[in-house]
Amino acid sequence: MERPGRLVLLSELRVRNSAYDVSLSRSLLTWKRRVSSPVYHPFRPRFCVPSFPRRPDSGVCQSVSVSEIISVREEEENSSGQRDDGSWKKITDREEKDCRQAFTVLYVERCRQHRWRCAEITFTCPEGALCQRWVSSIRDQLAAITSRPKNLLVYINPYGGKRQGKRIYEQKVAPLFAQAGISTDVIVTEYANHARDHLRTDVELKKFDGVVCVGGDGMFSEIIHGLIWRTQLDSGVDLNCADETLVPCSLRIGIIPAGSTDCICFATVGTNDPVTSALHIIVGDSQPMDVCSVHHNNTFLRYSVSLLGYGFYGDVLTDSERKRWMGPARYDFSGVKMFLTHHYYEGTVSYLPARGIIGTPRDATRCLSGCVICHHNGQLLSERGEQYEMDEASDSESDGEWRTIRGKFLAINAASMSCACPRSPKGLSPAAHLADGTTDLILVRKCSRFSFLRHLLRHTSKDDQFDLTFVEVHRVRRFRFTPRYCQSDSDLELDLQESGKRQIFSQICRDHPACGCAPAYSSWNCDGEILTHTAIDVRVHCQLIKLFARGIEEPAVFEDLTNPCAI
Ligand SMILES: CCCCCCCCCCCCC/C=C/[C@@H](O)[C@H](COP(=O)(O)O)NC(=O)CCCCCCCCCCCCCCC
Ligand SMILES: Nc1ncnc2c1ncn2[C@@H]1O[C@H](COP(=O)(O)OP(=O)(O)O)[C@@H](O)[C@H]1O
Ligand SMILES: [Ca+2]
Repeated sequence: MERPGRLVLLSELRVRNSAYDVSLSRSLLTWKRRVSSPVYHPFRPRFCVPSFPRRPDSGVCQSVSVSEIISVREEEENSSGQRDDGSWKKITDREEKDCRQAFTVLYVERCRQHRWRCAEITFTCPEGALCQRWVSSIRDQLAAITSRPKNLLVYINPYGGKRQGKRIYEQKVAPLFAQAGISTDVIVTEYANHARDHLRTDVELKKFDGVVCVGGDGMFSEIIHGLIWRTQLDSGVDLNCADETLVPCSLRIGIIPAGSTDCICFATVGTNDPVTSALHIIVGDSQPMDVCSVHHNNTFLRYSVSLLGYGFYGDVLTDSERKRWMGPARYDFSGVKMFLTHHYYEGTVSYLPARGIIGTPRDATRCLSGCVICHHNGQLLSERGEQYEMDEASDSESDGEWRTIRGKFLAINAASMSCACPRSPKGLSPAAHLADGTTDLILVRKCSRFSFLRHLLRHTSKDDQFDLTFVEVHRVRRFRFTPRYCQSDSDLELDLQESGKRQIFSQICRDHPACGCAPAYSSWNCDGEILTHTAIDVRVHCQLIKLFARGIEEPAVFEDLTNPCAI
């Protein structure tokens, strides 16, 4: 619980028909119902005995952190002289002028499962002047919070998920932004990569305090590509060089979930709920996040923040793209299909284990709001900076720090964050961190369908999905993958061969369904987009971007702040 700090205002105000002691400090707005012995009531005859029964919450106080107040608005109280309870009071002219004033505070209220809601409470003041003082004091406090955005650039993908992006924004988010006094420039995208290209070249970013993305992980991916590219181009960084240190983006990104998986929203906020996301944007939260760059032969391919998956998740994505009309259910359909197909792929994975940092993929601790592991590792990496990167790369080449694994894999997954989502609330790598400068490399070797099902099922239960002989997991800063048939030829040629082979294989498999032959290549699923190359070089850039989020709050914090508290 936050300490109240220095008192700004303390008054006796009315909430519905009850008297409350209301106080405003630098950090808290608190209202406490008066324990009612005969009290002076400004709207009843002096020293009356209250007609309402003493409720059990008498003397109990509620408070809201100033940082979680959304806005305050003045109200015109019923000026006819009728009380809320229907009874009439005798009012003089002077009383009429003074008694009309009330103000409403809109604030964040925590609900179940990390959801936030906009709650409101109306305080009635005995005098208009006092009401004015309250409103302006609260507004001054809010204006002093510099982390809150005032101007936002909003991109809506009207075709993401169940095609509800526009409706979700207009009905649930825009009214909240308006109440919070945030001005917006809204762009409904007209084609894929519209938002990315607009951010990269067309827009004057200085006008905005943040970018909001209404859509799924694919839409978020467009936004980070636009922002990261723009930032690097403005700073003269060569995108094609895998060893370049990238410049962090200054604008924060907000995600209003309106896609199919929405794992980036789920893993950074704890729920896929547009109102909760809008409130995190309004209060000006900030959550740094790692980004992986993906290169092929010193050519930049893509960035990834959640899952880079070859084999199972690559095949699920490729298959599901043809079934977009099914909406989010396409992933389940293709998931079952690819599970039954049971393809494995041969190749070589080499990786640089993360050194000197704290945390392992098998930890019981989770990356939560204010994560100390992210803080510690982030500081370590930024202090060591480029030197660390250089030492790490050169050391490794001389002393063989790079480790190499050859084999047949059902799946090769790199999870830069937990990848928690409604399908798997603990995610692909439950102990992964949002901003620790590492990714968890998960290798699932060829095994029986039954064993693979056991592994998949563990994503939905408390059991450890890594505690299986055919699964291994490593926390890494960098890794490379080369498919077996790709060692010497250029990938361009191979891609051509590959598509030829695929056609031949699929023809053979169609003709001989029981032959057991498998395609040589899968594709990489990069945050829900298919990569054009299979041989890739991946490097983690610690805390390259920031989100309007705060990480998942601990249940204890959640409960503490929702419950009424004693002063
Ligand atoms: C048997 C149940 C097994 C459940 C296993 C669930 C594991 C789910 C892990 C999901 C990780 C998601 C990582 C995020 C990826 C997204 O970036 C990306 C794009 O998102 P967008 O559409 O919002 O733009 N999404 C995806 O790539 C979707 C991956 C979804 C995979 C679903 C797999 C379902 C597997 C079902 C197997 C069932 C076997 C049953 C046999 C009888
Ligand atoms: N106006 C548009 N028309 C078609 N595709 C678009 C449009 N805007 C964005 N896209 C693309 O749609 C794809 C899916 O978007 P996303 O919002 O992630 O939804 P989903 O979660 O359903 O995949 C992304 O690749 C994105 O680039
Ligand atoms: Ca990470």
